[in-house]
Amino acid sequence: MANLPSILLIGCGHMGHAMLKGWLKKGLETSVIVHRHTLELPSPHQHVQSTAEIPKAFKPKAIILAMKPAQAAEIIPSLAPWTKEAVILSVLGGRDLTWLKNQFGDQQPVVRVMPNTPSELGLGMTSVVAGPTVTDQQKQLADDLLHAVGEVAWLDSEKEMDVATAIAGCGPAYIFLLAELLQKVGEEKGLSTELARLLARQTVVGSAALLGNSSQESEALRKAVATPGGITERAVNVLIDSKAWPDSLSKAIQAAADRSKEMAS
Ligand SMILES: NC(=O)C1=CN([C@@H]2O[C@H](COP(=O)(O)OP(=O)(O)OC[C@H]3O[C@@H](n4cnc5c(N)ncnc54)[C@H](O)[C@@H]3O)[C@@H](O)[C@H]2O)C=CC1
Ligand SMILES: O=C(O)[C@@H]1CCC=N1
Repeated sequence: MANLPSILLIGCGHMGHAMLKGWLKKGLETSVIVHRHTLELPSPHQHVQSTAEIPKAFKPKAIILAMKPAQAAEIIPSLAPWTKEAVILSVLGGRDLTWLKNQFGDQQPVVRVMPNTPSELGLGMTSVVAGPTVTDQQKQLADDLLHAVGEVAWLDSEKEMDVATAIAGCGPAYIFLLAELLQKVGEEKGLSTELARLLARQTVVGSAALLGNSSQESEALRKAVATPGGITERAVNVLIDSKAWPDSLSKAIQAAADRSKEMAS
C-alpha cells in the first residue's frame, strides 16, 4: 500500500489513539498530533500539546477531529491556518454536517466519520458521509485512510448515521459488556474469578474470530452450536424471547441513536 497522506490529528484519546496506532502500522507519511498528555511517537511524527504549537509550515492533507464533541467549538477556530488545503474528517459523535458547516463555513470540505476502537488492530468499522464540497480526490483520500484501519461503509444518506453510530460506533461496548456479564454470572454460579474470566473472554474472542473468518450468517453459526433438544437451546430460548434480547437491544440502539441525533445541535 502507498504511504498514507499527512494528517493533523486533534485529540488522541481512546478513539484518536486507536486510529493513530492503526495508521502508524500502515505507513502514515507525516503527522502532527495534538494531545494534552505525554505521547511516544516515532519520527517524523510530531506531538504538540495545543493547537498554538502546530508548526505553521505544516500542510496536512487531512485534519482529523477526535476531541470530545463539547470541546470542538472552542478548538475549531484555532485550526484556520491549516484548513485551506485540507479535508476535515470529523469523528465527533453526533455533530452533523450542518453543525460542521456552521463551524468551518460553506466551502470547507468536511467528511463525517464514525469509527470504532477495533480500528487499533485494523479491524475497525467506520461509517462515512461526505459534505457537498468534498472532491472525488478527497473522498478517495478519506477512503484510503479509513480502509487502512478496517472496513468502511459510505452511507447513502446522513440520516443513517445515528443508527450506524448506535450499532457500530458504540457496538464494541455492548460486546465488552457481554464479556463482563458472562464473567459475572460465572462467578455468581460458583466459578473462581480466574476461571470465569478466562471462559468469558476466550469465548467472545473465539466467536468473533470465527464469525470474521466464516462466510456463514451469524444465525447459522448460532444454530451450529445449539443442538436441537440439547443444552444451548435452553439458554437461547430464554435470550431470543421477544421480551428479552430482541426488545432490550432494540431499545438500547434506539436510545443511543436518539442521543446521537440530540447531540447534532
Ligand atoms: N471512544 C470511542 O469508542 C469513540 C469515540 N468517538 C468520538 O471520538 C471523540 C473522542 O472520544 P474519546 O477518544 O473517547 O475521548 P477522550 O477523552 O479519550 O479523548 C479526547 C482527546 O481530546 C484531547 N483534547 C482535549 N482538549 C483539547 C484541546 N483543547 N486541544 C486539543 N486536544 C484536546 C485530549 O487530550 C484527548 O486526546 C468524541 O468526539 C467521540 O464522540 C467516535 C467513535 C467511537
Ligand atoms: O459514546 C460516545 O458518545 C462515542 C460515540 C460512539 C462511541 N463513543
